[in-house]
Amino acid sequence: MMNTSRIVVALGGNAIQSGDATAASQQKALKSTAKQLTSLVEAGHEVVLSHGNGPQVGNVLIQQAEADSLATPAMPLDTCGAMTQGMIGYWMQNAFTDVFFERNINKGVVTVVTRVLVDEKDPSFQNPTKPIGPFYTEEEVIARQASDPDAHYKEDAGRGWRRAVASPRPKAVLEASAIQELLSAGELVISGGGGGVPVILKNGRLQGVEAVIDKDFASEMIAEMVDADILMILTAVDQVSLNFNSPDEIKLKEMTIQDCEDYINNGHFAPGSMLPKIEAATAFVRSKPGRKAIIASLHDIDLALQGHSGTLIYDAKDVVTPIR
Ligand SMILES: Nc1ncnc2c1ncn2[C@@H]1O[C@H](COP(=O)(O)OP(=O)(O)O)[C@@H](O)[C@H]1O
Ligand SMILES: NC(=O)OP(=O)(O)O
Repeated sequence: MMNTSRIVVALGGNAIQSGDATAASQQKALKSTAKQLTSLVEAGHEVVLSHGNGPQVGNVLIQQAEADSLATPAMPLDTCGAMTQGMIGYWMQNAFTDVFFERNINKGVVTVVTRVLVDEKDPSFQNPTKPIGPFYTEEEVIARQASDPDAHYKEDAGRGWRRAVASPRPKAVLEASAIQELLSAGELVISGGGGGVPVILKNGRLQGVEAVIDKDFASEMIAEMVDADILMILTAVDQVSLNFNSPDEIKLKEMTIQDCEDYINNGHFAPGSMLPKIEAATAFVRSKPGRKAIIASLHDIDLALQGHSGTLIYDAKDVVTPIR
């Protein structure tokens, strides 16, 4: 009998936008991803989708600020996050619907606008770490800060400077039961986009907050919630590296969660980019015996599943079996 798995696949926002920021380019990347992921569906695996929104939500925020007027007021960051869930989810729905049609697969695709509860006392509100939007030079950052002194910026994994916003840890996925119902009904579900829209509970009411949750942590929470076997985090690099971006860079085919701890302590993974992926992957693997995580390129899903690309993360105590 075929060995099938429930796989939560988290698509990186930067990876989706690795061509350029136009709708056409991002939709093209998603179409290619949809083709590869549909092969998983055809092989009998159950796929559950989430995605990032770092570059996209930063761009929407800039567009809001530039058009801000009494008639067209700028929308706050939580609302921009919801906009990107709709935008990217819609692109993904189109991409999968097209591929399903081409391959004669009768399966619905649905995006759930997902709210995620966070703690208003989360320390990240005092220390913004989540990079969003475009990359800038140091000179551009100085110029931008002169006109907007409240905005924070940080260097992002050797790629340039970006706006940084608060990124509280997810506490609960508020649409959990709807997501479960849709999965049970056989839908391909896209949820937790952009890490979910961050909301706090204030005087008994939910209220959106100015932050961007890391989709790696939200996806991990969703993966546990749906009792997934595998958490697959797709990004722009084909493997996780030690000594990233240096002459003695070592690409890792696999690592145990026990290795991960050492590598984290030795500063191998950049905060705000690779570190949250590793933390999410190790948390997922640790949460139940037999669970695995894969960090791989958005463009090489098939190769990653065959073990020819990507980095497999597993518990040294488990016997690791190939996915297919
Ligand atoms: N140790 C590392 N190994 C591989 N990539 C790393 C490492 N540290 C930082 N990175 C960077 O992290 C990026 C992935 O993070 P990010 O761009 O935030 O992902 P996403 O695709 O989810 O938006 C990679 O493209 C790479 O530039
Ligand atoms: N929200 C989020 O984590 O987005 P990225 O995957 O684009 O960083």
